[in-house]
Amino acid sequence: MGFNTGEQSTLMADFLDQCGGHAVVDGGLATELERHGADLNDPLWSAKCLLSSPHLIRRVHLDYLEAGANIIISASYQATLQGFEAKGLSREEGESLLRRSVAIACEARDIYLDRAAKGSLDVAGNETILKKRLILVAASVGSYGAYLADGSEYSGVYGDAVTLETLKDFHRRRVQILAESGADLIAFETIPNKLEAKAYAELLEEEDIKIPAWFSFNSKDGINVVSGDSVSECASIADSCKQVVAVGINCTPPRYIHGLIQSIQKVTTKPVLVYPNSGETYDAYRKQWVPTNGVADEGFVSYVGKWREAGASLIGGCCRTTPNTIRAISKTLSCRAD
Ligand code: MET
Ligand SMILES: [Zn+2]
Repeated sequence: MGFNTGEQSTLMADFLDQCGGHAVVDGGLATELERHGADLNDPLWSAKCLLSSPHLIRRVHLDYLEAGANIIISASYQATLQGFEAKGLSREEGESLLRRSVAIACEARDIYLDRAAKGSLDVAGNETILKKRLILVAASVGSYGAYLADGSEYSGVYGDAVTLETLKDFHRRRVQILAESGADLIAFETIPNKLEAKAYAELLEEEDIKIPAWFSFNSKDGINVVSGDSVSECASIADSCKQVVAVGINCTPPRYIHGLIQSIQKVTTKPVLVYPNSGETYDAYRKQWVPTNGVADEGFVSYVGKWREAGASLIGGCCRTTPNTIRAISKTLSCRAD
């Protein structure tokens, strides 16, 4: 489904209406690729698979669609022209890999819809899950800190040398390419600070980006984003950008989400988006997830009704969530009382 330009502000609302009020976002992509054996210990993280195993990326997208996702997020989170160049790839090769990340997600959507049209069953023989459904492809943009791959993605501390202009220049070409890649929207994910949110908002306006975007922030205390900037200030930046069609939180432990939804709603009427991680913590130094207060799928899913009641309308999962998590979210959201 394509979005008309010029009416971006209502488009997510229209999509949500057509989905029955709530939409399911997919789950962790990189961590799911790892669960399937990919070695992502690399500055490109999941984008490494764009080079080494695109078929695996497509398979994970398909798994999420079969689990009930309405929105799948491309493997471009840590795909940057600068990162590809550091690997010895040319500018053209880098640009084509960025486009490829979205093309893979679109292929998965086509395959899924084709299968659904033919009425085939999923592995469990379950006909109701594999039904025709509205599906959007979101092109992921990870932060400058994600590109640095030095942990600053989780601290939001870039130092004084990094200015608004540095960030805009860093992201500009990638955003332009992804905006013309066939994606329905851009997912600015795991935003660690106010400065980067501002850079994205200015880029969207200055470059006259023709597809809408969502802004999703990262918090580790339920009050502020990871840099210490207030969630309300960050969400206000998203609120005042006309191309932004949803505002929310991702890759944050489930236990903080409820309060964060409330803080965001105080400053915006745009749809609220949440896709928390499993609750485990990423140790950037050891490059490992450590099980601090992690919740199993059942634990995660017990929150979903509360997030919906608090006003979240797009719900999914981030790192270490799986197609099982998404299947359970999808069930919970489709069993609502109204
Ligand atoms: N969409 C990205 C992924 O699931 C978000 C990563 S958050 C560190 O891989
Ligand atoms: Zn994550």
